[in-house]
Amino acid sequence: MPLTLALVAHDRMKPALAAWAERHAAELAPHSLVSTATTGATIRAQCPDLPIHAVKSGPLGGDQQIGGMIAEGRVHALIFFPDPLTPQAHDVDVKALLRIALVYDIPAAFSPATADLLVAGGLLRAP
Ligand SMILES: O=C(CO)COP(=O)(O)O
Repeated sequence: MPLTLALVAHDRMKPALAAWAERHAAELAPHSLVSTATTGATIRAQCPDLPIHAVKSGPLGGDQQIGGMIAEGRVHALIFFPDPLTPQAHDVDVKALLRIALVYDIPAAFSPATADLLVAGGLLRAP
């Protein structure tokens, strides 16, 4: 069954997430993708063939929207590259997103290396 994956990154990490999506575009293609607004625009610019549904920007409630989708069982995996070196105005929302991913124990990766391992481990295998 196709999954819905959430792809989210902070500004300095967006190039790394877009590169990850490009590297795995063929495996991502059969699945549904949802992103916060600016992350979605960045990935779309690099991978125009990947359809991405965008919610609001993270600082404007997008992290909460994705957290809500996880709680409702509508997001099955989270690829989130937070910036470990830059304070975020919406840090409480970031924490809430990480927490809800743990509460529902969905596969989640917070770095390119771990996201590659999820793919190598079969996360995106033939839906
Ligand atoms: O802030 C974010 C994650 O915490 C991401 O939001 P944007 O993709 O809109 O930059």
